[in-house]
Amino acid sequence: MINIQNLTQEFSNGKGIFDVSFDIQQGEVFGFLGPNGAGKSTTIRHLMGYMKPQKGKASVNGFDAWDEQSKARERVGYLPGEIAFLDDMSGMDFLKMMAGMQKGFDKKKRDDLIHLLQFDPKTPIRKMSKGMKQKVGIVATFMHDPDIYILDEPTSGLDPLMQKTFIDLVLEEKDKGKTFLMSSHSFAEIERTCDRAAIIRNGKIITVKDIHELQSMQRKVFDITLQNPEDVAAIQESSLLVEKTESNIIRIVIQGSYDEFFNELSKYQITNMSAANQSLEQIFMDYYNAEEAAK
Ligand SMILES: Nc1ncnc2c1ncn2[C@@H]1O[C@H](COP(=O)(O)OP(=O)(O)OP(=O)(O)O)[C@@H](O)[C@H]1O
Repeated sequence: MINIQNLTQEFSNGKGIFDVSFDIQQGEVFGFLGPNGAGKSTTIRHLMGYMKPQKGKASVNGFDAWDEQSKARERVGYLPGEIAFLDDMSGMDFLKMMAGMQKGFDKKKRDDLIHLLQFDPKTPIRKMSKGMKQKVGIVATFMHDPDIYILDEPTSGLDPLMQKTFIDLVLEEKDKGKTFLMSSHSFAEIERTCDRAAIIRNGKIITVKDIHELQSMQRKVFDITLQNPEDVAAIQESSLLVEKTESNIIRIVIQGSYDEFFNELSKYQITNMSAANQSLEQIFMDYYNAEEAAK
């Protein structure tokens, strides 16, 4: 459904995207992960036919994104990273304007989405918060029942409850066989929805992986507070990976099996324990460093 081959766009400042390639099959939810400035939006803009590739090509539904722009875009719901609204309009005015340009617009679907996302569409856009504007954009993207969704950071500005509502909406559309490309810098969001994900950094694809493989790369970090400070030294002697210690607190990092973790810790009195997921940025760095070391 979506095909990108050796796509390259170097800006005059040397930034851009370089030899980006990946394919997305029908019915697949594909995550596009990377830190700020990695090249996600630039890649997506090529898919929407807003930029002519310097090298390589992008196609959607079998049509070249640049040469056959209108055909390529026909069955696509696109949510840009930043939507250009006309501030004098209300949310509903904007949705009506968009509906006028969409094939397959469904009024009932629009109203159901407004109800789901819980906002007042009569509010003037200039009075809307970032999250509320994002909701208007989501309705505009989903209300014409597209086959392919191309979403640039769809949950930015949404509160956690609304992020969950959005994830459920994606899963519902996925069940109908829809195809998604979704950029994000949130691993949690990608994890809940995606089958596969590409990781991009400095304009280059680092890896394209099945989501379960990506999950196994994510390390868990535990801060354990021990009743007896002298137990810290004993744990350091074990085979657990200790990242740091501070008086009676010890930081243990786990990747994969928990057996040794529970075995060892059952020997001590623990007064507090907190767990944190490794951030996406750290996963990139680990992956990137491992690749570099292997060279
Ligand atoms: N028109 C342009 N001229 C020069 N540099 C640009 C242009 N557009 C993007 N860039 C640069 O290219 C790089 C990739 O930008 P891009 O917007 O694609 O990143 P992104 O992954 O979408 O990031 P974000 O999460 O911040 O939206 C950045 O360093 C950006 O500053």
